[in-house]
Amino acid sequence: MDNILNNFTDLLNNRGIRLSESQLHQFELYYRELVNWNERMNLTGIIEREQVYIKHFYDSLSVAFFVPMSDHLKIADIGSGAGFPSIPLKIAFPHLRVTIVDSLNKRIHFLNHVTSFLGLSDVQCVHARAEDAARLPIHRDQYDLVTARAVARMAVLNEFCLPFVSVGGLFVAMKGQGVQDEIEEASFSLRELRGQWLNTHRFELPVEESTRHIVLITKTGPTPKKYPRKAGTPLKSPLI
Ligand SMILES: C[S@@+](CC[C@H](N)C(=O)[O-])C[C@H]1O[C@@H](n2cnc3c(N)ncnc32)[C@H](O)[C@@H]1O
Repeated sequence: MDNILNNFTDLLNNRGIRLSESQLHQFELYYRELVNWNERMNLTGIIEREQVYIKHFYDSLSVAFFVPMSDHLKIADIGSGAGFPSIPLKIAFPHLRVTIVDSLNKRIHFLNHVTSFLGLSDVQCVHARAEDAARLPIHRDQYDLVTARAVARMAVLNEFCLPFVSVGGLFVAMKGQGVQDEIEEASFSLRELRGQWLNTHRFELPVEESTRHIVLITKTGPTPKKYPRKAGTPLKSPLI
């Protein structure tokens, strides 16, 4: 193991996450495919290996610092892009049942390739806008855990993500700075979509030591019939 992998495993061990040799190999394959495909399509601005391990892989796994990755957990990752946070979570916790929703088909194409290349089972990649997918009964109110990282502000995210969450399930928004203002701005959409704020956990990303926030929201009732609104509406007119 080189220094980067040693550091990555040490940091995760400190958080109670242990990876086998074969899981570390999967992370390395993922890194290589990400960088290769990034030459042909825009997947990430971060390609330097150590930075990818910390800013993408470790940061994605931070969900598991605060939420137990229980058996048979059914996860939806909304606006997953190049697979964050769901692919690192699936590598580290292979029992997870993962659905990825992204509106950009080329990213879904990459994710389908990566999941089969890494031999990940029980990962479904859906090319759709979140607002459209959440109207379908197979997705609506169906997931124990819904994640979103770097997709939109909280007021929009609530409308994108909460319709996927089962009653009693969790929505995890992964945020940087300024999260408190976003939460306050989103209080109307939270109520409308039956969300209840539980906690905001703060942690420092190692190496560059920037602050990250994990916002935990639970679902107190089924999604009201009128939500989500038609695709395209939320960004122009968030529920504030
Ligand atoms: C900035 S990228 C973030 C990707 C990834 N979550 C990460 O942390 O690197 C935002 C992603 O959200 C997707 N997206 C934006 N609006 C969406 C929507 N309404 N439904 C589904 N995906 C959406 C985009 O296609 C893009 O892949």
